[in-house]
Amino acid sequence: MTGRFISFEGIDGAGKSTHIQAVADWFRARGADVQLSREPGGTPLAETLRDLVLSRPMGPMTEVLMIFAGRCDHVETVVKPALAAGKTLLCDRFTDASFAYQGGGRGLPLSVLEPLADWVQQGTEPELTLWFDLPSEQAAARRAGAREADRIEQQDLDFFERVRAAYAARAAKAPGRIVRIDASGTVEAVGAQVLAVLAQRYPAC
Ligand SMILES: Nc1ncnc2c1ncn2[C@@H]1O[C@H](COP(=O)(O)OP(=O)(O)O)[C@@H](O)[C@H]1O
Ligand SMILES: Cc1cn([C@H]2C[C@H](O)[C@@H](COP(=O)(O)OP(=O)(O)O)O2)c(=O)[nH]c1=O
Repeated sequence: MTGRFISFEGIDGAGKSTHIQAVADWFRARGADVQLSREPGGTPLAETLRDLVLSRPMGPMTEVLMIFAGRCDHVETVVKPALAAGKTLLCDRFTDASFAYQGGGRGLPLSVLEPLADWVQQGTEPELTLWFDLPSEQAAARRAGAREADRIEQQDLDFFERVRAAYAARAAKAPGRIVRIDASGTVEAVGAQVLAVLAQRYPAC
């Protein structure tokens, strides 16, 4: 049995976390066995790496290797078993975030990122990615009202505009998988778009 793997992406403060629960509820109401996870993190080892990545100073190569090390553990011990068990796995970020943040944000080339992704994923990929897109100023204003900035969130608006542009480039390359959600509206307006995508993608559900 093969489950469903759906990821949620966007710059920090875009509203991903706000909408994941509604997506989980939508699938549960239709009888799916839903499991939630996140990256960086999702396993005890990967959560430890996440804490380090979000708090300790480090260079871009160290950062990307720690993120992919955590992803390797997550894919092997959580993602693959969940999909093999037929679950609907909703993941708050996955590899697109590495192309956006470490690629667009930090400037690492595709020649570094693509082989790491191939090695670690071994073909495991989300079937649907909801990309919450909004200008970086607006996301920064939402974050400022919500939480203390971690090491990555302390980056300037230019960094987040590069991350956003890298998400856009990634979406252009995978139009069937990555669906752009206009995240600039109210929670209700964004939620309505998300539910419309689900209804259109999973009509039999
Ligand atoms: N559409 C929206 N309009 C206004 N504020 C929002 C909206 N969506 C989320 N927020 C708020 O913005 C902050 C960041 O949202 P969150 O879901 O944590 O973003 P992310 O998970 O993408 O970093 C939270 O305080 C949340 O309540
Ligand atoms: C998955 C992933 C996340 N990140 C970054 C994006 C976020 O700034 C940070 C943590 O992600 P996230 O859990 O979405 O943060 P928050 O809960 O604070 O919104 O990790 C990368 O830089 N590369 C990656 O591959």
